Amino acid sequence: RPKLPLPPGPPTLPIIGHMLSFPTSDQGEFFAELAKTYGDIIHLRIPMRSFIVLNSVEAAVELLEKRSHNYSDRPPLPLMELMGFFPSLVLLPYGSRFRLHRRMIQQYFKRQDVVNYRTLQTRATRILLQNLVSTPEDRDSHLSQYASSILMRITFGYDLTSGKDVYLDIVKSVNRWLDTPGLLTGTIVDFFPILQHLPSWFPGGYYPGIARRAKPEIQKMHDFPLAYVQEQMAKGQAKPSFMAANLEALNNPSGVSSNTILDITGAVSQVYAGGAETTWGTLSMFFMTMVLHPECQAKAQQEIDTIVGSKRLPDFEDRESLPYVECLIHETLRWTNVLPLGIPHRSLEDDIYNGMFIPKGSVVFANTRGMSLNEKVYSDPHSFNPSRYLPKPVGNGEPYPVAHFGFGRRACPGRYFADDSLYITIVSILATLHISKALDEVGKEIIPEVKFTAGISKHPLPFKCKVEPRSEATRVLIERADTTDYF
Ligand code: HEM
Repeated sequence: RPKLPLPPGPPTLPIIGHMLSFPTSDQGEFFAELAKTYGDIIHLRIPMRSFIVLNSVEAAVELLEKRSHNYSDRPPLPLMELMGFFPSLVLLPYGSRFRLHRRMIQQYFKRQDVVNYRTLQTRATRILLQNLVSTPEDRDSHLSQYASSILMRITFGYDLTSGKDVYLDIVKSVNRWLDTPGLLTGTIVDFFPILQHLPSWFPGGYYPGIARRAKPEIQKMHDFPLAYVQEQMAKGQAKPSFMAANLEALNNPSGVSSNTILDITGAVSQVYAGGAETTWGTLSMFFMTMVLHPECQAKAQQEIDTIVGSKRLPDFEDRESLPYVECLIHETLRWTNVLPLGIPHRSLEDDIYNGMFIPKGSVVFANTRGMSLNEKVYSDPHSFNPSRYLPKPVGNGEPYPVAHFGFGRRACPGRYFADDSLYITIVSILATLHISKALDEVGKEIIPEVKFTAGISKHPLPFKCKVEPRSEATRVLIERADTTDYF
């Protein structure tokens, strides 16, 4: 090992190192605070493991993108595997199975091909608007149905027609388990895998107990799409989908397919697990920001009214003409990050960065939250201010945030698709609905508390708000919107 210093970090305790320093929630903000003292790259350690936290886009690009051959592995997370998430791209170590899964998923979500899903996204958005008008109090459920329905249709040709659905129930129950804090940043079981064999009542057996209880639900999440597609294929009624295409390739004796059924079911659940929760979590955040910042909502609506008018719903063609709406989407992503620490990478070899030594096997976090709060880049970073991105003198000329979808060879394969989903939903809601503070029993406005879940993805805890058509004309526009299935 060269005699170079490790990146700086807070003082450690003997033997256990920083083990007691890891908070179970708001880790991104915790590391962002440390960055003020120790700089853009921080080192922490627990027995047998080094953690590197990258708090600036420059450091993340340099290591995770430019040196991606060394930083595209994932640390083993035995607890997630114990729960039954296997084989899941997000957890796969860098190697041939990782490449196979990455290729399978990327083929369906390439930048140039995601335009093919726009009719599906537009239809789902219109159904969402109708649901929000008819039962606004079920907002979170409608948002979850929206994000899920598109991905279920693409991955296994399933039509999710209502919020009460057997598969949606399975997935919701899996998501409740995924809200367990610390699953991706590492739990005691990930640091000491031997603990996975402890019974749940034994001290240290809490996490293995959770994994054992979650496993049957996770198994159902994998099995249901396969059973559904096989049944539809047997009847000759299977709709085109990721799973149907991959099963056909598998069954075609003249074709070349290195997939197994296990790979296909794993990839289908992965797209679903990676895409639905993150998308609806971001949309839920959008509602919260609109309740808290009516002035931003009004400004975006004014822009849409000028460009789109009130006789039609906005579409993808309008995007370039709506700079303030664009800024508002970026600010929603920056203001509270749905994956504040991304997903950890792992280094394969020893490395040197700016004269500091990064040991082989280090767990590397791109601290998206820290990058969003970096005062060198964003003025008054805790405030929600879409205009910050507009050129000076109207705005501050600050750069769009870029960290939300990760970096390098592990960057989110669904990012172009997610970006389209967020745009069409947010612009359509702004064009037609008014979001405001709900009133309590004595008619006083309820200001929602800015509080979030602490699991793998971070989304607001349930909060009340008022959602209603902006006018009689937009109510009619929503009611008459074409929801024919053209996909
Ligand atoms: C707002 C929506 C979304 C956000 C913020 C988001 C964010 C992320 C982030 C930060 C990562 C980790 C990147 C890294 O390790 O450097 C990731 C990975 C991943 N995302 Fe997304 N994502 C979103 C939507 C989606 C969608 C719609 C899909 C599916 C189409 C998807 C599928 C995946 C998969 C499969 C991975 C694992 C990639 C790998 O390990 O190689 N995500 N996402």
